[in-house]
Amino acid sequence: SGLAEPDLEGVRAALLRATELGAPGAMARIDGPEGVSRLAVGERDADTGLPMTTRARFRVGSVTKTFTSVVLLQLIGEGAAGLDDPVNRHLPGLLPDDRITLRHLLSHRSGLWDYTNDMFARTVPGFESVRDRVFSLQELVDLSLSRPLTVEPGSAYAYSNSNFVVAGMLIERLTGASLADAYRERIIQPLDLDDTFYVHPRTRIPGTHISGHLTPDEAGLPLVDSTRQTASWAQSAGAMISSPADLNRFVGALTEGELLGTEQLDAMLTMTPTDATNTRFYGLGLRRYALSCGLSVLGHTGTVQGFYTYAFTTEDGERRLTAMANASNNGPVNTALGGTLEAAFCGERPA
Ligand SMILES: C[C@@H](NC(=O)[C@@H](C)NC(=O)CCCC[C@H](NC(=O)C[NH3+])C(=O)[O-])C(=O)O
Repeated sequence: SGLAEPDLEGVRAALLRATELGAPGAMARIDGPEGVSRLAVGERDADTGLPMTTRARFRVGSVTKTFTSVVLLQLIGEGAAGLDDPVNRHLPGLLPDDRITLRHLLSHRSGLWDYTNDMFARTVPGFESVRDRVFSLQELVDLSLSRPLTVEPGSAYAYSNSNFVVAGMLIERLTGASLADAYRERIIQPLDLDDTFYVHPRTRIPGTHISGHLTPDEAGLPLVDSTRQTASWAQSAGAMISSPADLNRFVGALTEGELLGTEQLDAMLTMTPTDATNTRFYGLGLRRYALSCGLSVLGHTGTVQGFYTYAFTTEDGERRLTAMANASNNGPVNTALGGTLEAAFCGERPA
């Protein structure tokens, strides 16, 4: 393989940087031809001081979108729907525009307003107001539809959690089962993801887990323990619980064709640029980052109260990285954590 050895000191430096910038702890797990590397710095929980560990579960935020996209694409592969079907064909009257298709949802091109922009305009009050709330998917869609579309359907990339809430509604409609059943039967059980759970609306992270710490908007205020929440505001857009071992297994299996047929996988990998520098792309529930060493990696990022996650793989599934920091609403922490990708996939910077 053309892969350089992972720069483990570089990964550790990125994790340490994330803790210097405000995360109680950070960790990374790399699975590759050279075996497994596990790195953990700082604390799993700021109150108890328990050390960070990669052998624990946490909330993965929008990495959930890749799980949701896989399930919906499996259903499309089984003929239950078409990628270019209008959403309203399967959920009559749901959306104000019949032009919005399933493909628009999964590629963030529908124009549906992201209700979290209103919900979390004030970070801690917004979180505390929904921490124990249970929403129906319909209620979340109603919040989105209280505002106009942000773009003409299909015309441009506009990231919105609302897209994957509607995708979750489609999964429930097309399977007649719950999201939890669909994730379990179609991904979690087939891949033996023993640390991966969709417990919504229960608030506890099962077993050994990391505590999440929400950074207030006001400088100097103490971190808020955000571990316990229903994550009902996110559901099929961000409520999954998993671990580094399981996410590395998941992204690898995805790119190695274990979960989708070639037609659906090709559709998932059909990318459009999301930034002016042409280094970041979005396909269907999947991101692609073009790294400085010429390598591209596939996966998803996650941001949920208390947790930042990166879960990426090389395009052939040979090397996979999951990195997590247990503080959110802190951009520099997120950027520092992202530094694990270059170190893990590109290896040592040329001197
Ligand atoms: C971007 C990321 N998206 C996700 O993971 C989804 C599930 N999360 C969000 O939309 C952020 C919700 C607010 C987080 C809160 N921020 C605020 O409340 C800001 N006022 C926090 O940082 O914990 C992705 O796709 O990679």
